[in-house]
Amino acid sequence: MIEVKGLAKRFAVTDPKKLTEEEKADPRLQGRFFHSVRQVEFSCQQGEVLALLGPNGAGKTTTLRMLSSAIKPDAGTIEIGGIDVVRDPAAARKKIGFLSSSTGLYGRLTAMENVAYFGRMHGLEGEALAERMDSLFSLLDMKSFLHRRAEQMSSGMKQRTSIARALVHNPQVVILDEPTTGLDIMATETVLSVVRHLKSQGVPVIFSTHHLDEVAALCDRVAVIDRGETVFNDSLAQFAALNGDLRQALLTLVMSKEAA
Ligand SMILES: Nc1ncnc2c1ncn2[C@@H]1O[C@H](COP(=O)(O)OP(=O)(O)OP(=O)(O)O)[C@@H](O)[C@H]1O
Repeated sequence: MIEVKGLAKRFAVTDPKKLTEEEKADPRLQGRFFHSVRQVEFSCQQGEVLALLGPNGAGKTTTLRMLSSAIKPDAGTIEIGGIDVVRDPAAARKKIGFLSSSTGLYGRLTAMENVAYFGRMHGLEGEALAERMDSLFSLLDMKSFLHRRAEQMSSGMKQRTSIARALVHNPQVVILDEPTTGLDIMATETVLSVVRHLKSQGVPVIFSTHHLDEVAALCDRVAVIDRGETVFNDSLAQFAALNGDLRQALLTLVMSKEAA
């Protein structure tokens, strides 16, 4: 369903003075380019949830942005539901629901207006749009703030609205970049229940996170990226088999790579 192979993306360093000490020492910095993603691969089948893990700056967001067709890879292939995302980004976008920290809402529009606006952009209208919004508003527990403007919402309300926006066109694949970061436990639980719901519907979900309890509770597969390269790509059971404590399993993968 989702197959990612040999993905790579580099960015030109426009102002070397702005690089952090860590970035200057990073082997991904080569001349005028920072090779954020060098060799990433994983796959996720129908009804599976895949966690994308890795330290800060590993390349998770860059990878997910390539999957969503927001940016184009320099190398590699991304196939989603039989569509080549790099060759046919417009077709891919119809199939993908993407949430990132930069997924914007219009501040002056209410929660309902925001979701309706993006629904119309995807060609939904009338009864079909109303029904779709109603089921999302129930799923995301949004009914108490539907008429509040985005600029007056809490971060939990904004995140739920952004997720409704990402799901309004009933995508066949869902990609969530750190969907629970900064949320309280109630809002986190709502987001996780949406992932469970999507899984029960057979929709593959890929999400990046730093919360290993979410991985243990929800995921079927785990991909770990370190310094732009996949260092693990297998089932949750295999990941747990590295070390019963998932945090230790992750540290082992990342640190053994650094020592090499
Ligand atoms: N547009 C860009 N131009 C230059 N460098 C970039 C750009 N986007 C990302 N990078 C660099 O690529 C590296 C990977 O960034 P990315 O945001 O993908 O990491 P991440 O794994 O999502 O990190 P985090 O867990 O902190 O969110 C970082 O060093 C980042 O500074």
